[in-house]
Amino acid sequence: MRLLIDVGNTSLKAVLWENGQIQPCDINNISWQQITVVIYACVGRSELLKQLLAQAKTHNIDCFEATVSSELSGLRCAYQQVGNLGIDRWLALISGYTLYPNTAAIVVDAGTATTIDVLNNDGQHLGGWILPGLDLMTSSLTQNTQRVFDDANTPFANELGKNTPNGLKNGALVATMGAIEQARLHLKTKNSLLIFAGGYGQLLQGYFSQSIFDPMLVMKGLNYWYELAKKS
Ligand SMILES: Nc1ncnc2c1ncn2[C@@H]1O[C@H](COP(=O)(O)OP(=O)(O)O)[C@@H](O)[C@H]1O
Ligand SMILES: CC(C)(COP(=O)(O)O)[C@@H](O)C(=O)NCCC(=O)O
Ligand SMILES: [K+]
Repeated sequence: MRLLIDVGNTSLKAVLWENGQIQPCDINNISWQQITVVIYACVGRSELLKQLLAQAKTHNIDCFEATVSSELSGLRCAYQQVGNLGIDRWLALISGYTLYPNTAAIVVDAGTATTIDVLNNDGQHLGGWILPGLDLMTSSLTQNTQRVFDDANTPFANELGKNTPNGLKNGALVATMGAIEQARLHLKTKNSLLIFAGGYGQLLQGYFSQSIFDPMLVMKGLNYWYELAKKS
């Protein structure tokens, strides 16, 4: 059984991978005897991760940190400094490329930040954008202005705002939607796939037809990375 760990800037997520199936994992109660390998990725704070890796070490379990490379099994990274691309972005791209081969895709990971990455049908990552996530967009405004206020009950909606919380929340949503539309312009193919992941992935997916939400996209990418990196 594999333990997969993804550390983002908001939270650490862990799942178990057994016989091609993802199972939930309680990090406070891990059956270390059953774990054969730990595969992890980290773009956030690593204290909790360090504790888990130390526990794995006491059980003599191999731990592998996923890394970005310029090429993996035909998938090519747009960054020249590949080490600067967030590993979560690379893992989401690996998943998109592996799950939907020969398909042009826009991969959106909407968490603390919203990342938008463009992949052509030939496996070339064309690049992408980093935006503040929806919560960061709204909190940066409420924290840096006198009169802009939020309301926890106000939903994000694709509508004009007629009060302050609606203007604030809906502004963050449409800014993000507009960036996704812009990303599509970078693909020649009309039939590109739009794949969403992350805490706000499902909300955003609801605004785009012919799109997919896969909450396990980065986790699946960890597993694919391990299998592909082992081969190469
Ligand atoms: N149903 C949800 N579950 C988890 N996070 C959510 C949910 N809906 C919105 N969010 C927001 O998504 C962000 C966390 O997403 P996540 O992809 O876990 O982030 P990260 O990878 O940066 O740790 C937070 O801003 C959180 O408020
Ligand atoms: C952009 C990110 C902060 C997104 O992280 P997340 O929202 O998943 O916590 C992360 O992918 C990162 O730190 N990237 C490094 C810079 C880059 O990708 O160019
Ligand atoms: K993200």
